[in-house]
Parts: sequence; structure tokens; C-alpha cells
Amino acid sequence: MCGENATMETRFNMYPPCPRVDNVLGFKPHADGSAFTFLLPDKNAEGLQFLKDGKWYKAPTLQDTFLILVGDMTEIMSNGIYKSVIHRVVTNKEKERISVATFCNADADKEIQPIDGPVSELRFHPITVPHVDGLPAGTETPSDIPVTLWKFFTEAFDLTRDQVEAAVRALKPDLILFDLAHWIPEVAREHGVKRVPPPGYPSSKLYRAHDAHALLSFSVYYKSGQPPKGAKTIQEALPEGFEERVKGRGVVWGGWVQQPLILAHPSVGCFVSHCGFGSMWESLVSDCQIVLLPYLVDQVLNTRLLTEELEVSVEVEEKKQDGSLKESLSDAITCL
Ligand SMILES: O=C(O)CCC(=O)C(=O)O
Ligand SMILES: [Fe+2]
Repeated sequence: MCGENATMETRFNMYPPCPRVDNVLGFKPHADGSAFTFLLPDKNAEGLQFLKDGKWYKAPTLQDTFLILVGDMTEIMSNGIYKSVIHRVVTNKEKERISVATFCNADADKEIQPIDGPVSELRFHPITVPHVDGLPAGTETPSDIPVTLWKFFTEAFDLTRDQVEAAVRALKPDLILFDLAHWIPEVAREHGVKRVPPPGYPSSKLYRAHDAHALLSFSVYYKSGQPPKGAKTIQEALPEGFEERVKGRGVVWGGWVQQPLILAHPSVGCFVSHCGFGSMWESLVSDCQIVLLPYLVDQVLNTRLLTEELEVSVEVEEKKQDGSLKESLSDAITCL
């Protein structure tokens, strides 16, 4: 990457005590021209600061620890994906400060350019996720929040449509790869751009406006072996009297279960599931009739695959505004 004659140079910095700390900097703001810098800061005197979003942040003084700084050459070679870091050193009234910086540089005769491969084509275009009530401040992706709050993320993500359209207009892409934003096909069509849904899924009739609502329509999420947040046991999270009401007809179980063994039991004729990836396969290899109630992310697409492309299942269609599913669920099961 840095050529055969890559070099390493070391600089020893000494900052004497300075009585005018407000007016004098030890090292003015700069980014290193290197590919990387290994920096050993003084463990007894602070002074190094980094610039992020227009604010200076102090680097910690850590014992026996190198800081690795991205330099300009890496910024160029990664086509701006890794940014070289702007840093400075402020002075200290009482203490002298010493640091050792080792710069790893590319071959001086080598012309630096974005390295070959997909990295040279990649550009990140930031999209700001707007705030909606219920979404914790600073949420940028679904992985920042628990799954029970994803419905707010879906709502907020729908509000980024203008930003995404502006990016499509400015960048004029050939293709849009996307997953769950149901409005992407519409945007792509308006701008004459091809679109590619996630691999492995059917190509047509994938996304409907109400997919987002499918993500919104359930509020309780149980994971086997793990009670929902705020409850110590599965039983504690159930509506009052539920266990009593289903006694003799149903079993409430909080641990892991071998789902294929249950599906293979002669008394089980129909499997109602959210159609996560595991349950999708387990239902396909079972002899059960399949009724699907997708709830979020891949479940929506798995359901579409089984119901529309393979035609081996029935999807519970109508999701009532008040969240009650009794009739549509019963219709789906009895139509089999
Ligand atoms: O003294 C430090 O901590 C930083 C030194 C530095 O930025 C440099 O030598 O390029
Ligand atoms: Fe530096």
C-alpha cells in the first residue's frame, strides 16, 4: 500500500513550561502528512487535543500506551473514508511535556492515490435521522436502540425521504441497494435509477406502503430464554390471568425449546410465527400448515417469499388499528 521504500521517521517533542498558556500553543493545529502516526504522549502531563465537530477534546494521559493517528496519506488512499485527525498541543504552566511521534510514510517517490478496489468508489453521504417522540436523542441506526423502540426509528427513517431524494438527485447513482425503506422503489423510479432489494429475496412485489406499518403494529417482543425488559420472568410480563385462562389448552414456557420437535409432534397441524429466518426454515421442513404474522426487518421479506413467491403459507392480512388480531388470525388459520 505504501510502496517498497516506505519510511518511518521519529520526532521527539519537548514543550517547556509556559507562563502564558492562553496565548501560546505548544504545537499549532495540524494533521500529520503520514499514513499513520504512532504517538507516545507524556504520561505525566496532558496537552494533546483533537478537533471533532468544531470542538477540541483532550487526549487522555495513559501509561505505556501508543495513540495511533490517521494521517493525510491514509485519507487519500482510503478516498476520504478514514479522515486524518486534526490535533494540537496546548502549553502547561508548571510542567514540561515530552512526546515521541513515529510517522509511517509512503515511499516518497510514489504517487499517492485512492487504492484500487471498491474502496475507491465508496463515498459516505451522511443522512440525519430526525427526532420523533419516543426515539432516544442521538439515535443513528437501529442498533443504537432496543428492538422495542424500532417502531420510532422506522417513523424517523420515513422522514429522511427528502434527504435521500436530494442525495439521489446530486449523486445520480446507477443502482440503489436497499432494505426496508418501502418508498425507495418510488424514489428510484422517479429518478430513473435501478434498484436492488436485499439478496436472496424475490425481486417483485417486495415492498408495500404498509410494510412499515407491519413493523409498527406489535409492541410486545419475547425472546426465548429471556424475559422482556422490566420483567424478571416471562410469566411476570404476561397479562393478568393469562396463564389461568390458557390452562389445559396452552403452555407458557420461558426457556429454550426445540421448535422442530414441537412442529413434528402429531398434534400440531399449524405453525403461526413471525417468520424470522430460523422459523422460516423450520416451518419449511415441517409438515405443518404455515400462518405468518411478520413483525419486523427480515420477517417481512421472509413472509413475502413464502407467501407470494413459494405460495406455501398464508399471511395474516388485516392488522387492526387497535392491535387486535383475533378475527384476521382466525380467518387465516381456518382458510388453510
Ligand atoms: O506532542 C504531541 O502529543 C503531538 C505531537 C505531534 O502532533 C507531532 O509531532 O506531529
Ligand atoms: Fe502531529
